[in-house]
Amino acid sequence: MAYSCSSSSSSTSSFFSIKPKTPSPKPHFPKPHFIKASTNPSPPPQQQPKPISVSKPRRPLDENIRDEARRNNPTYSHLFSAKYVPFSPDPSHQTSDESYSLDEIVYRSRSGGLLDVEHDIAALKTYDGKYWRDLFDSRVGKTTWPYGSGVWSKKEWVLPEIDDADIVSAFEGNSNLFWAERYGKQFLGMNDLWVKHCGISHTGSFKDLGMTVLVSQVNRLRKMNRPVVGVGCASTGDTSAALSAYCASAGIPSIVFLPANRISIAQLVQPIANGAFVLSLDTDFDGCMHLIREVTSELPIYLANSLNSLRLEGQKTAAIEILQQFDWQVPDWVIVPGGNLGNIYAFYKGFHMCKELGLVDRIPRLVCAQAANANPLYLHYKSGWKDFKAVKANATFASAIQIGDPVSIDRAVYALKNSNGIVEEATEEELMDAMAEADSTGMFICPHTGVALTALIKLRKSGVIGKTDRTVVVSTAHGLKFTQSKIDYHSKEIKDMACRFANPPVHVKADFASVMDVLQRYLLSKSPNH
Ligand SMILES: Cc1ncc(COP(=O)(O)O)c(C=O)c1O
Ligand SMILES: N[C@@H](CCOP(=O)(O)O)C(=O)O
Repeated sequence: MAYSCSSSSSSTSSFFSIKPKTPSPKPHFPKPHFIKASTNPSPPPQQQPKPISVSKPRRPLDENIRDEARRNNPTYSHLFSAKYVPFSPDPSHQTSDESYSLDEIVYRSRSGGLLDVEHDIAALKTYDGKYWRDLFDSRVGKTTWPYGSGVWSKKEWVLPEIDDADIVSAFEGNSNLFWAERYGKQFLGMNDLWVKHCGISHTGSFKDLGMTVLVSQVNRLRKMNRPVVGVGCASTGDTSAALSAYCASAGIPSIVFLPANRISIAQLVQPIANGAFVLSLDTDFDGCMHLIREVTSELPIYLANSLNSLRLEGQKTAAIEILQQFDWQVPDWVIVPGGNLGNIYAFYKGFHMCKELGLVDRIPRLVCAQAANANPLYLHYKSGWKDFKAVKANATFASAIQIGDPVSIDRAVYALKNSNGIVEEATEEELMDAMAEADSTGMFICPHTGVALTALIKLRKSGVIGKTDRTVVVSTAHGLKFTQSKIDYHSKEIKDMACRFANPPVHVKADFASVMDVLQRYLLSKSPNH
């Protein structure tokens, strides 16, 4: 197998070669478990939520945290439920009563369309917005199983019926949302720019948020003796890394289809190290996706790509988390890089649920950013949403979004139309320059985040995004997964790219005079009067 970098330049010759509704809940609705069950097993229903941080006796030595959760947490699975329904771009015109239990193995509706996970919103509405805000807030930063996870802290909204014992989690989520002070001020004249760093996660990308949900459900299905021998995906690198890690953690075989020579080495080594069965295929991601869909319809392999709507239930928690991190204030804009286009819908769904259930009163405007080399959504948007056409995706430094025929196109269009959304694109030079400039302010972002920043730069220039607009850029993966692209850039070894912000190391003779000379010139160039 040839392990090569994703980018157009693979040179290594450079210097680097080296709560309930007021006044009280319906009597048959017990308080969810965040009331400290161990010290107060059956709290009166009208009691206000208590944080779970009340000190508790340490669990017996022969008990693990799953056992402890089973002993302490009453089961509320009978209160809330979810099912698969056909995804409809116009829910008001949904006439079919087609639906499936989440315990069925089904990825497509009878008509071949997408599915969506539909929650029993009436049951969730029995509790008001304040109740949910307080509940979610009470779970942050704990190790109580499974709520220490940013995803499972919202379990009632994600997979309400799963037994805590079946959950496979690495306490993913709760990723930092940081103020990009210097970048915002220096490059965009903005004072309220934020980066949601979904790449600071177990396997280094936002895919963990969806994969914990999918693999947990597979774990449950296998315990129910459903025919699932393994779990498979096509991947541009991040889905496969997350799948293989969560499967390995649960002892479930994983199979990954990768486009040969199109993903970074750091991404490739993840499924290899986690013991996945890795197929390197001489095709692009769209080719791999086509194959995995065929294969999973023939073999007892469960499909882990975002075509499977379970994934999006986990991914939507990043949106809920953003609101939570802003103390339930709504940002004006959220910018998300898009490839297979599941994530933009997941963000929409998370924001929309928060509004529908009264946690907030509006949703942000969404921007989906694509690489110009793989821009089917952008072209569709520019055509006024007429006749979607898949494209042949060309090589891009944002290799994880080199996708020409996105499976979630309908979901993405729905999300954008319903959030007064915008689609932007970034050329290779724009995305690499944006990445370099962001890095120069202390970030270390992935090229996909460079795509999102480019969209922001363009929308600031055109005045669409105002200088005081509270804006969140979603950083989808850790920059350490994409070091080769940074090496190529800072080596100025990318054909037809000026690499304007390259910062190559200076080779200096190892003697005092030479080092002093170089340092004096550097300090002079940095002095305030220079
Ligand atoms: C790092 C990274 N960013 C962005 C995306 C785009 O997400 P989506 O495919 O859900 O549009 C992906 C995967 O496609 C990714 O791996
Ligand atoms: N970037 C993705 C592409 C597949 O997306 P998915 O969300 O449908 O699994 C990857 O990392 O593989």
